[in-house]
Amino acid sequence: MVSDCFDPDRWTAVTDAFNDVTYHRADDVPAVRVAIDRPEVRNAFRPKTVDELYAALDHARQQADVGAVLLTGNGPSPKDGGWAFSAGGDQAIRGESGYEYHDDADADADAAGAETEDTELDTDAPTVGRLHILEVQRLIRFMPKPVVAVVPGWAVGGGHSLHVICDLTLASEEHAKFLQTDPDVASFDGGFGSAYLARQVGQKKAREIFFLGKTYDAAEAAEMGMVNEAVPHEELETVALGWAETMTGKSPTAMRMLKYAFNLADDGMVGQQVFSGEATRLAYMTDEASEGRDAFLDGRQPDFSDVPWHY
Ligand SMILES: CC(C)(COP(=O)(O)OP(=O)(O)OC[C@H]1O[C@@H](n2cnc3c(N)ncnc32)[C@H](O)[C@@H]1OP(=O)(O)O)[C@@H](O)C(=O)NCCC(=O)NCCSC(=O)CCC(=O)c1ccccc1C(=O)O
Repeated sequence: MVSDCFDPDRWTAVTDAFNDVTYHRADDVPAVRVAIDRPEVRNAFRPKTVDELYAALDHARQQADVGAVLLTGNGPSPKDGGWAFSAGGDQAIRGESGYEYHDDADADADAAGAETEDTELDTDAPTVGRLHILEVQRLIRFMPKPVVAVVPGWAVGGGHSLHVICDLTLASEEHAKFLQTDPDVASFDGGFGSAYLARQVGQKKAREIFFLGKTYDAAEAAEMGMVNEAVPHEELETVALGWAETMTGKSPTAMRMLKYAFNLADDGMVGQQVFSGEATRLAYMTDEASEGRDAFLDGRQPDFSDVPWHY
């Protein structure tokens, strides 16, 4: 069984190659479900987990017929029945330069464990610690489709930051709990996990979350603006898939441009680059762009005389 929240009649596995992550595609909605699958440690992530998360999300990013991603944590824990989205970096394998690939099981395959993508480069498993959940954060931030954090339980530390970076958050009324422990374990997400959180909940509240380390339930998190909606636990993934269905019924171009427009002001020159890249793609679809290309290939001056100066 994948998770108690998971309806096997609505999903098909994209791959079974992962250990720490499950990856499914919905049968009747152009959406995927990516889930951390370490419920016995509250879905804490080790480097292998992060590699697999990255591989699944990057695969989803590149599927032109997938319009939304649900990111969640499987559960409950077989040990004690507890639920989690993610409890952040696995403290048991944290070394002095980051989170370490500890045993042969972790170090198998290539460093990325990204068997879903072709690569000519075969890298060995790193011998240095990693902090690459930030690469996953950037992938979520920049992927041209909405990512929904579906929070069935604890979202803590780096797991909290992971929900913050997602475009939307849906949380279990009964079990979702939000907590920032970063400064307790001498860690600090000084990027999106804190600064973007402050955009969502305001400066005072964001500082309270990090400095006082209080635990908030789904209703409180929704009230302060970092969760979109709290729903009964048993409806969590049905509602999430409903959101995916709604979003994937809209214009892909408009959704992509809106996501990048929302990002732009906070992302500086990179935000401008990403937004502008999509504007360039739209421009390439015009007769004007074809004329520019064709004139070059024909060795003549381009004729833009029919192109209106839109105003
Ligand atoms: C999440 C808790 C509040 C849940 O509490 P509770 O329900 O009482 O359950 P427990 O009995 O505590 O836990 C059950 C079981 O899970 C194990 N576990 C839980 N969390 C972790 C963890 N993070 N790492 C390893 N193991 C964990 C726990 O030990 C139990 O195991 P047993 O064998 O059954 O005893 C509570 O568990 C809790 O507070 N957990 C710790 C939360 C935490 O501090 N997380 C780390 C924060 S720092 C971080 O996430 C990295 C930050 C980061 O991502 C980052 C930041 C900046 C730059 C880069 C990076 C990066 O890339 O990593």
